[in-house]
Amino acid sequence: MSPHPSPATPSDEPRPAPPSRVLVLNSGSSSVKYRLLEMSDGSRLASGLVERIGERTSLVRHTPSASRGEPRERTGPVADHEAALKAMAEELDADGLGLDSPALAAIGHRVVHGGMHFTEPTVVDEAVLAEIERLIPVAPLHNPANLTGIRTATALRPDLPQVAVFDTSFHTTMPESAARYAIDVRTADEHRVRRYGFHGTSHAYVSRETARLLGKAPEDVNVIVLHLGNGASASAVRGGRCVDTSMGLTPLEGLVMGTRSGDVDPAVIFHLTRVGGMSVDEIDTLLNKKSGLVGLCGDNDMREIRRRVDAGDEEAKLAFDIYIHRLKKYIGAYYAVLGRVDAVAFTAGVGENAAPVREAAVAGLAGLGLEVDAGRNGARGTGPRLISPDGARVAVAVVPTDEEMEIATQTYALVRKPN
Ligand SMILES: Nc1ncnc2c1ncn2[C@@H]1O[C@H](COP(=O)(O)OP(=O)(O)O)[C@@H](O)[C@H]1O
Ligand SMILES: CC(=O)OP(=O)(O)O
Ligand SMILES: [Mg+2]
Repeated sequence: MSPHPSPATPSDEPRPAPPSRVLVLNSGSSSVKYRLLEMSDGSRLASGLVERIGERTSLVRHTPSASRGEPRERTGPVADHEAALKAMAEELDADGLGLDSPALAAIGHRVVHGGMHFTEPTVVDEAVLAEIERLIPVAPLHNPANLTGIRTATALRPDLPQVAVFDTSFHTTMPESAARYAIDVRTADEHRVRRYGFHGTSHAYVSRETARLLGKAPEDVNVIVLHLGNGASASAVRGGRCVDTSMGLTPLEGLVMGTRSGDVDPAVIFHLTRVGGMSVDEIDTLLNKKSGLVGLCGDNDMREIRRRVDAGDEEAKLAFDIYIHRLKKYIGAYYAVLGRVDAVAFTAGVGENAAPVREAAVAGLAGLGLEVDAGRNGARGTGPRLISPDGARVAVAVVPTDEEMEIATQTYALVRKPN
């Protein structure tokens, strides 16, 4: 029951339109974000979010396009990711956008860890599923949820291509000098221990959008992208290709994050084992879930931290200062890696919304050509925008990320490619 027009269709009969919709699933450890897009014009037909999966107070928020009605919200238990996708399917059905629609061309999935293997978006088959599964130990919070998303979507529409778009793909261009750790080569190779990098879909999209904002081709600009969400990472992008990024074997390395420590001396782990009597699993939980901003001050939401800083809270102030100090070090490091920097782009929840973070991150870097105009930085805005003063040597910009749109674009391009 291929919806494609058959070559035998007489030319005077109206041809059914080829399928041109893509559903994108971004399955996180405790949430699923989804978006249904019409790719002929890039319009959003519906989007939504299932949060706090596995808790008693799960939340389903569904937002149809304006012409289809008002956003809807309901709370109640959503036991697991499979149930979350069923809830999504019901919401789409209620809007007449059911998954059984012949207009659907493919389902695109964010997959966090693709190792070295996947440099491009890939149509999922058994071998691809096995590789994503093999990588669970290096992405235990993310890959299991991504797998459930793919399996559940396949069960709902077994005839459709399911496309995996990997967070790691954009970083596979990193040179070995940046990707390798300085540890025994044989051990590293045996266990595939190297730096992979994550949030690649966002770094790719934002670096391209930054070039567009500057009115230049991506090949002609060098950009430092700062993706500051709950997870956070920086990347150095030379002429559209990633040459370094702050996350490593897993999404734990690099910047200070909401609940993750980012860089620590690896000997911290030996010390906590030998002297602190902690198990490896306890230290894993400590560094991934009880560190970063939440470990430093009890809050991981930058809005709350800024509120506390403004009220004179010393603990929140120190957490903020540690966050900024690390960020500034990476800006300096990637400036040196790139040699010439055309733009620094802030993105994701914190990067797009927290003006004090942007101001503090570039404070004192005028010698490198980096400055922020206070009025522009503080002004509200939605699209990509410059926050550096006119005539600045390096553009500083806020460039909203759109991982779902990028995944949809890559998915649609792949399924439309003649094979
Ligand atoms: N107005 C705001 N001011 C400061 N920080 C914000 C604001 N809005 C969102 N954030 C921050 O963004 C974070 C979420 O970012 P997001 O990119 O959505 O993360 P993720 O995709 O990792 O869940 C929140 O934890 C919060 O710290
Ligand atoms: C890879 C990663 O850290 O993703 P997120 O920010 O969605 O947790
Ligand atoms: Mg994110």
